[in-house]
Amino acid sequence: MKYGLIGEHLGHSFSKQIQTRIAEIENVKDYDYQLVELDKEEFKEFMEKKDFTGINVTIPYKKDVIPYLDEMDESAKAIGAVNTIINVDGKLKGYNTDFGGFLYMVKAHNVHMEGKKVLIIGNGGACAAVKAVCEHENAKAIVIVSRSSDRGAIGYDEMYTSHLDADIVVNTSPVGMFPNITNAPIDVSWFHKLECVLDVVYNPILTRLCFEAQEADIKRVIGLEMLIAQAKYTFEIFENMSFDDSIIDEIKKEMLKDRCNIVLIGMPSAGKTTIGKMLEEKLGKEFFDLDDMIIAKAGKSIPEIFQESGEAGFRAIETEVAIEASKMNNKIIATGGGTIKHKVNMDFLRLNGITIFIDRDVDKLISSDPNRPLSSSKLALQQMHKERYPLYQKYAAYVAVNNTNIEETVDDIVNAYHSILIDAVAD
Ligand SMILES: Nc1ncnc2c1ncn2[C@@H]1O[C@H](COP(=O)(O)OP(=O)(O)OP(=O)(O)O)[C@@H](O)[C@H]1O
Ligand SMILES: O=C(O)C1=C[C@@H](O)[C@@H](O)[C@H](O)C1
Ligand SMILES: [Mg+2]
Repeated sequence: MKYGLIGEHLGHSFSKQIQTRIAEIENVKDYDYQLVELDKEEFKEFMEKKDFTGINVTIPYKKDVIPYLDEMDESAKAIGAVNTIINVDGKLKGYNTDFGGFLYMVKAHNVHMEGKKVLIIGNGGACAAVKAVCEHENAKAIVIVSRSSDRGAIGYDEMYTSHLDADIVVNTSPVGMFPNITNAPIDVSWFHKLECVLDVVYNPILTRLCFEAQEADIKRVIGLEMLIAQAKYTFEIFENMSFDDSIIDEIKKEMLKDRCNIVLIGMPSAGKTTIGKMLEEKLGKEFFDLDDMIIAKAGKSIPEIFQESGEAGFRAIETEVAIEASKMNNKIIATGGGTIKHKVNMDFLRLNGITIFIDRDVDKLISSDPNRPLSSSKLALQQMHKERYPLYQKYAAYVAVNNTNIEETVDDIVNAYHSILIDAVAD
């Protein structure tokens, strides 16, 4: 094997995709990067055999590789963990590009740590590199919080009693990571001086921690950038090359475009399904209707669900389905009429999704279609519009007015998606 990533479970890893894309952009031919899952026994054999030119190392082997190395660079030594190894004529040298990856993320977002109290959540491999960056950036105090208060970490109780004055929080724990996207390691509202939250978790795009920081107007930095930056620094070591850091932002935006969902909200008959299907073609994202997912899950029609379990029964299934949809990537998701009435649905759908309000005048929503009983009365529609309009506005990252040609509405959404909307997620 030439290059690759070793670790115990790699199903989640984007490293092959990122490494291959860097090779493409930098015009490096025949760049081969494999994902190699190893259990403890296989790991030992793999390291002894040394049948590779360069590897990345991930959980749980970043410390375990150290005894096999002939040499380590200074920052890897200081951190005590290695995520990159090169094999030169049978001699193995270890590096830690997570350090550079996290430093890049801190600098790119103007996070100033000097004189600040930084709280690091999680005490595993990623914590070591993050802590080294905080020291490098002259943080005034660095507090590590972990479920088990050992190896220099404090427990959550002590964090809540003594460290709610943290200026910066970095999550290096897996809390909030797919598939457990509804979890957050802390409640940001308890931290009265908090100015910035950084998360190294990159799936979902916005962890619940980052989402809640964003809602509270606290600067938040998403994890994808660190992964891409460390991959870039790894590539430079593997290929003995050096190129501009701007490739990190370029790949980040490409990956966000690929991974973000578009969540369509709006009144009944506003055009969500029609526009969603048109966007499916234009953006190459598969279309899903939450109502169809509800019907599939319940094995019944929506009127049947209402008849048998009432509105509460329906809303429970709707939220279950909204959480399932929130875990998906690269989809167009049309919501049902009442989905926006429950904040929980919208909060989860926005972890991987950009919300677009399809805004169509009430006059145009009137329908004689017998399948749309709520849309036949102008008065009923006006009442519903009045109630829901502030919610559509509140949850929308973008308002697409759909009063003229529907093709124009679709083009408007595509343009906004490629420019301002992805930029807003990336920042
Ligand atoms: N800009 C437009 N010009 C002309 N017709 C439109 C326009 N936008 C939507 N329509 C029409 O309005 C009707 C309702 O659209 P659609 O079914 O996509 O709405 P919806 O938002 O998905 O509704 P629901 O909430 O009931 O699922 C369709 O017949 C569609 O062709
Ligand atoms: O998930 C991944 O692909 C990786 C995660 C980090 O541990 C990195 O240090 C590693 O190089 C790759
Ligand atoms: Mg529809």
